[in-house]
Amino acid sequence: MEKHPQYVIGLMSGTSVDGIDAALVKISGQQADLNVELVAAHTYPYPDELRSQILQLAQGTPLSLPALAEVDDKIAQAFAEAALAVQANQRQPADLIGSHGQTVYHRPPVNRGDRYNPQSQTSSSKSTIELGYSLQLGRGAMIAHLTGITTVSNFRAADIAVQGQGAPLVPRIDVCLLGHPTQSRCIQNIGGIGNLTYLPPAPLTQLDAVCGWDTGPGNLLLDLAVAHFSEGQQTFDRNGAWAASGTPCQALVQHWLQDPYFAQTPPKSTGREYFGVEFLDQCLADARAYALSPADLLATLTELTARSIVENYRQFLPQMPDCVLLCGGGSRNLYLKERLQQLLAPRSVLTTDEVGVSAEFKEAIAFAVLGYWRVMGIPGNLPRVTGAKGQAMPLGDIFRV
Ligand SMILES: Nc1ncnc2c1ncn2[C@@H]1O[C@H](COP(=O)(O)OP(=O)(O)OP(=O)(O)O)[C@@H](O)[C@H]1O
Ligand SMILES: CC(=O)N[C@H]1[C@@H]2OC[C@@H](O2)[C@@H](O)[C@@H]1O[C@H](C)C(=O)O
Repeated sequence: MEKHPQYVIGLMSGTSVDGIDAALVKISGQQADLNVELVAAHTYPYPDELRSQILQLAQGTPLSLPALAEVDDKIAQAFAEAALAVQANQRQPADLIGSHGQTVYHRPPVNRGDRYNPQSQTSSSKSTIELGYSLQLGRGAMIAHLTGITTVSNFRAADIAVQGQGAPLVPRIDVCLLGHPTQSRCIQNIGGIGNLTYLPPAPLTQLDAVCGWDTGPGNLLLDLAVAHFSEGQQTFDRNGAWAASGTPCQALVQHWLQDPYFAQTPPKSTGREYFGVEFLDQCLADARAYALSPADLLATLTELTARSIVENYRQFLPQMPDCVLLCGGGSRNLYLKERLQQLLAPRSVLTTDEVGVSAEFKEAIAFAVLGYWRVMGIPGNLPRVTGAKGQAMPLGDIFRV
């Protein structure tokens, strides 16, 4: 029988495309007894040229297949370098890598109902569902080859094959790392996109009551607007300082909240394809009538992120949580955090750092755990969250060297 991996590297680059988060963890146990110790972690920014190639690709710029293969391997190389760098000063090399890769395209499944196959009288569910499609570049085969470390990647595909959204996948890890016996918690990631895990106060093994989904925009629209107003000089609103100097236009926020994504019942997931450049262009067009300053517009987009998170909770959670724990880069946006605190009062809004789990590296840690679970044969998805049919399953493809 294969030796249980102990030291595992998790690699993640999210929808913000700001760089590769690498986390080296020491893992033991399975689920209820899972123990994860963060040994080393670092973010490795992409080279500028590669970042802009990824953004162009994600925005739909056509690419030949040889050029696509080249970008795929350049990303894999950057991921492999991040893995080797994060373990450089350790006595013990890692046994395993779990690599999320770089999402360049995400299309959730579509339930086409009868319109898709009007002739079918025997309408099996298979004939009316168009499976989702989610493409992460930075192939695991290349990462394994370059590092000499067995690598698990392509985590979303198995969930999508059984009609799941393929996202979010972190909730099952949140259960193990952040579940609380008496307190109900929302773990709110604010990356490019926002997503939540709702953890009822329950024993760790009780997975049926856990829910989660993508709430909508996190920092994506804000980052794009900052780049627009600063003419490319800045990529994000550090600490939310720019937005804090403006005033949100609630009428616009109310209008944007009418977008059907917010009212869509979970399971649901989204990405740059939806809350990206075109969405921001529409926001800028809508804002013209209100003659907002850049600071006002940033405050208004920040308000959209905050309000959409809270509206999602009110609409779809079985009950409001006792406590909200933020993670992801947006947890460092003090203005956004303050607005969430005001909107969710009297509940406490903290960061996962404050309960001992790195807010910055939680996603990278999660993919280390998912890789570990894959080789141990332990399921990684929560079908109630992703909408996958049937039983939960181990996720990812294994590349051994
Ligand atoms: N100090 C800060 N102040 C404000 N915002 C910040 C700060 N640091 C990071 N951010 C925001 O966080 C973003 C990156 O967050 P993160 O790395 O969690 O996203 P991601 O993993 O790429 O996205 P996703 O979780 O959607 O895949 C940056 O683009 C920026 O908008
Ligand atoms: C397709 C894709 O990469 N989705 C990401 C993205 O980033 C946040 C949100 O959208 C989330 O659901 C998902 O990632 C996290 C890591 C997840 O699967 O849990």
